Amino acid sequence: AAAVADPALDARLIVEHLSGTTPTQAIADPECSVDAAAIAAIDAALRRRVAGEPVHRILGYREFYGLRLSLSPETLEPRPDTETLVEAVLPFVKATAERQGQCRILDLGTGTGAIALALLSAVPAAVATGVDISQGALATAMRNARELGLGDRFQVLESDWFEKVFGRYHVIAGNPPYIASIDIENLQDEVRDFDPRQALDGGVDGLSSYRIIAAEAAGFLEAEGRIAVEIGHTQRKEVTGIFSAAGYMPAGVFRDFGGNERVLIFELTNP
Ligand SMILES: C[S@@+](CC[C@H](N)C(=O)[O-])C[C@H]1O[C@@H](n2cnc3c(N)ncnc32)[C@H](O)[C@@H]1O
Repeated sequence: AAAVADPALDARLIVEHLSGTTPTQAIADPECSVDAAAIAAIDAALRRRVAGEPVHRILGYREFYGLRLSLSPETLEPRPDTETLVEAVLPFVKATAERQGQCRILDLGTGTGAIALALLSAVPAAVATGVDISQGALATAMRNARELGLGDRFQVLESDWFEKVFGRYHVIAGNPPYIASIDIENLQDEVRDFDPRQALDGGVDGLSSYRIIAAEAAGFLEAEGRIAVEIGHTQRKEVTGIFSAAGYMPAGVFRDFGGNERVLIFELTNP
């Protein structure tokens, strides 16, 4: 009745989380009793869900690449499509770590730390810096890193893109805001009302962040390094054009789970 897309799934996630039960328990012990405090918490959470709040905002976390990431009001809820970026760049991160003993990753617009932490969890010789303009997001990213036992290989930097970045990186990765400002109002309520606008708004044509990243990345990229960016599903041509004009050539196009072009990888044309 509340037009929730998958009410059974959301109800199950809420009940499991707040009653501390598992799907296996629900099958093995369906008569298991749940205490009054948990029932009150479940009722309150369901009311928030019916009022339109996304289920993971209510739970306070979302799984990404097998990692549990805490959310805060300043962080985008990481999406499964962004796992495409992790998968796309992972072979290069692994190969660099094997060849050089280390792979330095710069995650631009790190949010919850999703991209950087997924790569660190998969490659023990990698280290990452998560950049964000939002102090609140960086606090959440650092907390996630510590909770996942990755805190010693992850650092955060409050910066407007490259403004305060220093050093050179083997991989510069990012899922920048890429929605055109005019389209923000037409987004699903759950996105528009609960993901931070700063994480969504890519300027007049949605491409502002790519222009800055393409123009400035060369000063921070190792000669044989790679840039990997998530894009909106109609933006491949434009984003490729922006990076080509800045001296990069395409090194891969990757599709998300829905078959949309979602991730582009670039390397320097003349390293
Ligand atoms: C689409 S979200 C991506 C978050 C996370 N990387 C993910 O994939 O779930 C974009 C992120 O870029 C950050 N951001 C926006 N403008 C920025 C800027 N000028 N400099 C640095 N980060 C910025 C936002 O705060 C947000 O965390």
